[in-house]
Amino acid sequence: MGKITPSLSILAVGSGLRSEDSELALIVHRSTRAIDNARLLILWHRLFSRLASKLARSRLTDSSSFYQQPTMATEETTYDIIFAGSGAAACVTAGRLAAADPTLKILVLEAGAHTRDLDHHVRPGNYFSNLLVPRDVFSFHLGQGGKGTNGRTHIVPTGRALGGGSAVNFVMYVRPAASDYDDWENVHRNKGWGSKDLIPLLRKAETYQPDPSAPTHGFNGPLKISFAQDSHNVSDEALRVAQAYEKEYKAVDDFSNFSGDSINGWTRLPRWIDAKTGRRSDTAHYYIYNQDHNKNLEVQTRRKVARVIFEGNRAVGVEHVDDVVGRSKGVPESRISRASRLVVLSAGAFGSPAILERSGIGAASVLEKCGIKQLVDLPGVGDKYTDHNVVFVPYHASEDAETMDSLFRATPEEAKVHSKQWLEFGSGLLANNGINSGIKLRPTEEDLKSMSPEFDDRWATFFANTPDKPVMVLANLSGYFGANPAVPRGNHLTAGYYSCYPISTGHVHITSATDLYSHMDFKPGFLEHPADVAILRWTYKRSRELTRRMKYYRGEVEICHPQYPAGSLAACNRTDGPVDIDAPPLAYTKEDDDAIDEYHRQNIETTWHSIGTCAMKPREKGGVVDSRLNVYGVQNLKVADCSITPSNVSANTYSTAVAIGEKAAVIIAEDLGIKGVTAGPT
Ligand SMILES: Cc1cc2nc3c(=O)[nH]c(=O)nc-3n(C[C@H](O)[C@H](O)[C@H](O)COP(=O)(O)OP(=O)(O)OC[C@H]3O[C@@H](n4cnc5c(N)ncnc54)[C@H](O)[C@@H]3O)c2cc1C
Repeated sequence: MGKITPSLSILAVGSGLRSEDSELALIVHRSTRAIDNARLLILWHRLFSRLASKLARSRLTDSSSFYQQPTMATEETTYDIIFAGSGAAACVTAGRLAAADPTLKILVLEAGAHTRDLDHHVRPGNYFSNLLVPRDVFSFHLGQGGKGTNGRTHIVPTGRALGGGSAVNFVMYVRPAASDYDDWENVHRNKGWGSKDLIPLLRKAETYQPDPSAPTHGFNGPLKISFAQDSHNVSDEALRVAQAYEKEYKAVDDFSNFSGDSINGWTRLPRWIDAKTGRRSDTAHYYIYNQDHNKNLEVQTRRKVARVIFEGNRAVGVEHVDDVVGRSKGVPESRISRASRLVVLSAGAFGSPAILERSGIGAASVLEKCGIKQLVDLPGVGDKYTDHNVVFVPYHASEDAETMDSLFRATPEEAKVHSKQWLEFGSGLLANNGINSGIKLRPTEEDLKSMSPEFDDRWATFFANTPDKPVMVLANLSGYFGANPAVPRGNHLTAGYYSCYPISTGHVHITSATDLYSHMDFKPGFLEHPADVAILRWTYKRSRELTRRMKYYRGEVEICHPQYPAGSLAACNRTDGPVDIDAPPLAYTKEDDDAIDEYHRQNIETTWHSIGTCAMKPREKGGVVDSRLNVYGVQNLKVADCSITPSNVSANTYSTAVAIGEKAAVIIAEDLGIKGVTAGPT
């Protein structure tokens, strides 16, 4: 088991880990309520060290049973449709179907808890403290280190609450390239899944407050998108510097308009926030909670789905257990709920393949190890785990910089001020995410030379002929977005960047037929290809040149940058101000480049964009579902969440989850003869 570093992505412990780990986390949580977040970080650091050694001792084996065998299960009501997992996509699909036909009996089962009107879900700025404090709103997936990241262990969180990731994510609104969806249709042979089909559905889902009449955006959908009420001065400065320094790059109004023209254009970044209320635009509130009147739409939270029940090869229901009892190592009551028309797996990129495998659908080698009788041989289940690779690189900022630091590391008194402002006006740092401006980057000829030879082949075979595909997304963030307690308090700027289409992928499989809480055999597969490392090096240098020209810049946070060799001209510095806009770029030697690569191997983490583990592809190509979302080899069983993505998208993945949710509603309505689910805005 590799080293665990205190990076942002592992900043929480709880539901996905064993109960004793959660208890450990709770002790820290309880004992730190009265102190500020800086002290909290130190305690977390200690907790992680303990956890790392506990996890290192744990084995990936079937240790105990958390649910009773199917014969012991009690039977429940019969529904028309059952959703197993109710995250970002599922709430959209279930909500649309329920609204179209209120007589449909729909059961939504969710392992996490309700989110309705809870501050830590509806206030967007809480996303950071949700990761800090173990509120039980995440599942944590422990990934084996690989050679790409020096054998480091990775912990990949996913949302665990009604609304899933949409209830806890960073509210970054980014849409992919049109060609990403066109690849789904043309390369992976999924008729009806091209950009011409999905863009109208995305328009239907949203109200784009910055400009409701903008082409490709929506004007009366349930999810509100805005620039948030308050902008930070560092945001305007980042855009000013970008244009003054990188004169060949333009400014664009919107890089999420599916136009190739927005590539290499700097823009302000919109967020999944309603500017009028300052609330998060999650799918639970805007597709499910607004349908209280519909008693046929039944939501059961804290229910973990174990497996699908089949009669022959026809799915007729699911077996599920009390999630709270299960995690406390009790033996929860097992229940079977029956579905007369359809079972939909929508438990995300970890949950859906796990349910399939526990139900006997997957690779023989995986099922045999767990003693599960195979129902359908589908080697693609849990395969090709895909993510983006992100890093947040911090810089010191001057006192007049407006940043999220005073919220992220707030004392209880400071926190009260932010809460009051949000409550009274729906504004302030809690109505923001501090992720202000960004660019979708493609390299120039000159840039390509700097990445040669590692990136040559990838460029030629994947990017060169698809001009709307960016290589990286780079964003300017206000504040320190990390968890290293050694980083001093004060204001910070951060350059955050992720690679849009990393070549290396991983896998995720169950390790037990009966223990729903055993760690999965999960390999994220980060940075195993040299091309994936070369593009990070290029982006690091570029973002550093921009940041050190911003008037708020006060030097690099040295401990969070590459450790350059002694005497390096690229060494990090604390300074009193920026360099001149026309200052020459820093010169990097081969040794400096090696230090940057090592830095990325040590620091790259999940972008929380887990996708691809039940791919919608032809069966012979490793597919798990067809283009009607039907699981191959069985009947009445579909998958509808980000696990079905057949190839990566050049964007944060909530948009794609919404597109999949809307498309699934259209498909299910067509299949079941339900009227009133439209394929675009009305
Ligand atoms: C910390 C974080 C930050 C992110 N930031 C952004 C961002 O800023 N912008 C963006 O666009 N995207 C972001 N994302 C990604 C985005 O939220 C996800 O891509 C999206 O939520 C995936 O949707 P989904 O429906 O596939 O799965 P999820 O939303 O993960 O939903 C799956 C649901 O199924 C439940 N479940 C799992 N197993 C079971 C089971 N056995 N039984 C019952 N229920 C089960 C889970 O609890 C969960 O609620 C972020 C994600 C995270 C975790």
